[in-house]
Amino acid sequence: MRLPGRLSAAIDVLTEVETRRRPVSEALKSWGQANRFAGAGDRAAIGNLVYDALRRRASHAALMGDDSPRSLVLAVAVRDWGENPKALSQSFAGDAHAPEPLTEAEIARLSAPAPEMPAHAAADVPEWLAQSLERAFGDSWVDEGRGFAGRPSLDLRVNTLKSSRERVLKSLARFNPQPTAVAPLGVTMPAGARDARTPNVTTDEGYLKGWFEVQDQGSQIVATLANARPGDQVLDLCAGAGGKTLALAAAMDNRGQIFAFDSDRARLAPIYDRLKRNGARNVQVRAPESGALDDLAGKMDRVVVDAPCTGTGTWRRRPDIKWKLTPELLAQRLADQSAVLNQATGFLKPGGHLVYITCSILPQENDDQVQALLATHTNLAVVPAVEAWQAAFGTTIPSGLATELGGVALTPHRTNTDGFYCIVLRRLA
Ligand SMILES: C[S@@+](CC[C@H](N)C(=O)[O-])C[C@H]1O[C@@H](n2cnc3c(N)ncnc32)[C@H](O)[C@@H]1O
Repeated sequence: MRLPGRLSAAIDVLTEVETRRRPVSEALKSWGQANRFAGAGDRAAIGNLVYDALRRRASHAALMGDDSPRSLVLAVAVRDWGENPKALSQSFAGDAHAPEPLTEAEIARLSAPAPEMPAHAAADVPEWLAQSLERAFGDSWVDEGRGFAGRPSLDLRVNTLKSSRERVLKSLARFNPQPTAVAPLGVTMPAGARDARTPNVTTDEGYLKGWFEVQDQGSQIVATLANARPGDQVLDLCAGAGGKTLALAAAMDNRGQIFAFDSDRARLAPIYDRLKRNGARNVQVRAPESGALDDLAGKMDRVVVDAPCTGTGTWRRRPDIKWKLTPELLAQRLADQSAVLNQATGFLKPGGHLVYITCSILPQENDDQVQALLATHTNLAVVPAVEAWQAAFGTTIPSGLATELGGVALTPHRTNTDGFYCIVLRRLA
């Protein structure tokens, strides 16, 4: 397929996403099944167009004067993919699979410099969240928002139970991987432009042997901040499919004990295969049954709470959720977090550490949530970000990452990672 046909397909997929509120991945898959002639390169290009349209939905719409799928996809072609509006329109003329040629008005809008627009549109974030983001990031909130409108890199965490960074870099040399800037065991492959395809590393022999996991560098950094040590007793209370659990097991060199729990059996299910592939042998999975964790009360050195959250930190990877988030959903997540945090405190031994993590950038889910916990648990104290970082990494925290309360906030703009929040609390008595 040539570009005009791909643009036309992207408009169709985006229409499906917007009118039927289908997840992007599902709509793309259906399109591929209904259009078997399209190759893997076509499908990747169409996916990129759709995701790019959603990443910069607000600023594309401001430029075009409307937010129809056609306008958004045309804006991607010109603003993100560098096409010339007139030449693009001409290329549509002789192509049976192309969208309608551009109107004069469309060409004019696409050729003009970006118009004045409200700050939330320039930041490409929903208007109702502008105040929260300004509270989180101060004057740089628009730049921070823009950071979330870019394409994410593909990051891997080297599994030191089975391999080394040098070995993984060598085995994936065909993808030109680079060491990550902050996470000590990370490997990264920057996103390409236009129709670039994301490397499929999960078919690589090294992956099948458990040498590495796909994990955003931000997720690796917060797992390191948990500072689990060989011999520790650790409860991973929201283990899900085990992304953090695996990193903790490697950091502990398979010594000590990790209890991996999740209230959702289906989310926990993939952990068993992943533990095997990674050679993680110090993990006991606790399925969600009544009393499943009773024996751990008051005994843990560390309790990691990788909390259910709005996922605002993952907007680069899942731009559709950026526009679907509602105040009601946020309120639900806040209630979930409060419940799980309160539960977590019961497992700490005196002197034990509670590590609270979210992949959100909203202060309501981060500092505010912890502030509320501290108000009712006077035996907990914040380990300031500077100290927690020094203890975990053995280096000084990079400037600008600490939050007001003493947590660490990562973002694409700051650390070239997904958005993550992590704070360490110590039980005093
Ligand atoms: C952000 S995800 C965890 C991701 C996982 N730790 C990883 O690194 O792959 C949050 C998880 O919390 C779980 N969860 C929500 N409420 C919970 C609760 N009260 N107790 C335990 N798990 C809970 C959800 O089922 C979900 O799997």
